[in-house]
Amino acid sequence: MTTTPEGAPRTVLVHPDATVLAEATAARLLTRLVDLQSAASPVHVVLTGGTVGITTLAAVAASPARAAVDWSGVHLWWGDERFLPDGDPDRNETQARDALIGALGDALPATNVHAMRALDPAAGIATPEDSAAAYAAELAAFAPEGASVPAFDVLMLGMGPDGHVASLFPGHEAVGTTGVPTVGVHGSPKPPPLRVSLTFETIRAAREVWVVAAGAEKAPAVASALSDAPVDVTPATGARGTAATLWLVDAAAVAEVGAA
Ligand SMILES: O=C(O)[C@H](O)[C@@H](O)[C@H](O)[C@H](O)COP(=O)(O)O
Repeated sequence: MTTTPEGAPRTVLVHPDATVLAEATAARLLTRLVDLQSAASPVHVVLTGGTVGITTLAAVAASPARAAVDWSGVHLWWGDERFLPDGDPDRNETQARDALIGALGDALPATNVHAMRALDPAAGIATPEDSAAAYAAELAAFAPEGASVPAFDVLMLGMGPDGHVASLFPGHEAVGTTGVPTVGVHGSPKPPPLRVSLTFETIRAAREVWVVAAGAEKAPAVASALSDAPVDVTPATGARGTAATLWLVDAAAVAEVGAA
């Protein structure tokens, strides 16, 4: 596992606190969508679960500037999902629907929302691997010629205190999974234990990767990733976009950077 993954160098932007971080990330996302839509359509965005990720979506919903975006030209995807039944309140999809997608109403066509399949044995989705395979097919259907996944315009990732991003946890096999766009995850240390995740190959195909992290409990992992700790120790090290890698953080989360 390389300690210096290829991709765009990181830009670290520090915000005063988690509330400002979520508001500023929402503003940044809205502005980016407007800019992207002035040049091309559709635009593909990957959402993240987690506190900052969902608070950011709620801030997008609350912003009058959301009307500047043509949501019919925006496709929403997920970096990972908790493998639970449809509508479970712990699913990242459910939380994103509650925070933003519901508020967008008819402006965002239902066919633009690409959720990872929920646990549904009757429909053939009995394991995280089933859901991962279904998502791989969905990604392929929207991939440019010669690719297996879309080159996401913006891919957002929360980060756990252990340095995980998406559902790629330290020391877990999925961190090193290659050759497939998605992976089923068993034994996640963060509940629930069963999850589905994009692989690093898919994450690193994105044009822009934005890591969002707030709070003192994230400080050791932020310091570790920014000092290029091995990806299997601190997975967030591996989060890079092809055109830009942004670390959108609060002051508490960068408190230990450079301390080692
Ligand atoms: O499904 C999930 O749990 C995630 O997508 C996960 O990767 C999350 O983004 C981080 O754990 C950060 O979450 P917090 O911001 O809540 O710490």
